[in-house]
Amino acid sequence: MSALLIGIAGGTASGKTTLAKTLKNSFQDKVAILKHDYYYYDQSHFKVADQDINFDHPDSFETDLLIKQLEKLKEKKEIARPVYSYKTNNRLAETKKVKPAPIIIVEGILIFHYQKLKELFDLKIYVDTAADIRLLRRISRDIKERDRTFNSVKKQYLSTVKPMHQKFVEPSKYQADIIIPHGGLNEIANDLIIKKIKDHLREN
Ligand SMILES: Nc1ncnc2c1ncn2[C@@H]1O[C@H](COP(=O)(O)OP(=O)(O)O)[C@@H](O)[C@H]1O
Ligand SMILES: O=c1ccn([C@@H]2O[C@H](COP(=O)(O)O)[C@@H](O)[C@H]2O)c(=O)[nH]1
Repeated sequence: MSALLIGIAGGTASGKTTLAKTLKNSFQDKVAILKHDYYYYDQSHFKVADQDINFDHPDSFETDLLIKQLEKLKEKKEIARPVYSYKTNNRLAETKKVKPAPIIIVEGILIFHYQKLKELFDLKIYVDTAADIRLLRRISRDIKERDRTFNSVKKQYLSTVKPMHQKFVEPSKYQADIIIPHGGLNEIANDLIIKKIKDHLREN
């Protein structure tokens, strides 16, 4: 069976992970998930103080490594993916094994920006959620899960997250096959994607 590669893009806190988890819950071991975020360069790669790193620029990710590992998974070979810490902005020494699966999901804010990566996807989904909703979600998530303060989220949002979204993320929406409104819990959209996956599993 050839793997179906699904890309899920969208702005920060749009609901990409939520959608990926819904698909994982529906298909369990048949789904492998890779986040582009796992491939952030270690902070030692950047020549600026860590509070000035632009985490929303396409050059902040080691995308070539992601492409190489996706190609391996397509060849049904296991990979050892990087592990990244949002709390310390570091790539950890450990790696995690990912087994090949019939459905491979890649999610990330910028995955449709890179031509070579984009061409690997059989289905490109963009989760479209209004900026104010995303910002509110990001504030609570980053404080709860990523050890941030309100002021640090506000500063980062205005200096890099918002301008990079407008420059790179939003334009990549038009590369998608499907644009899903209202975040990651849009049941009708989720059901359509689930049907597409079932068809692939039945036909391959
Ligand atoms: N449709 C939704 N309604 C309410 N909250 C949501 C919805 N989708 C996602 N969230 C919440 O918003 C936050 C960000 O969602 P997440 O799926 O992690 O976004 P992303 O992966 O795009 O950054 C999480 O706390 C999640 O629980
Ligand atoms: O060290 C880091 C790495 C990333 N970020 C921010 O994360 C988001 C992307 O993750 P989502 O789950 O899609 O929100 C991106 O906007 C980066 O700004 C970070 O703050 N620190």
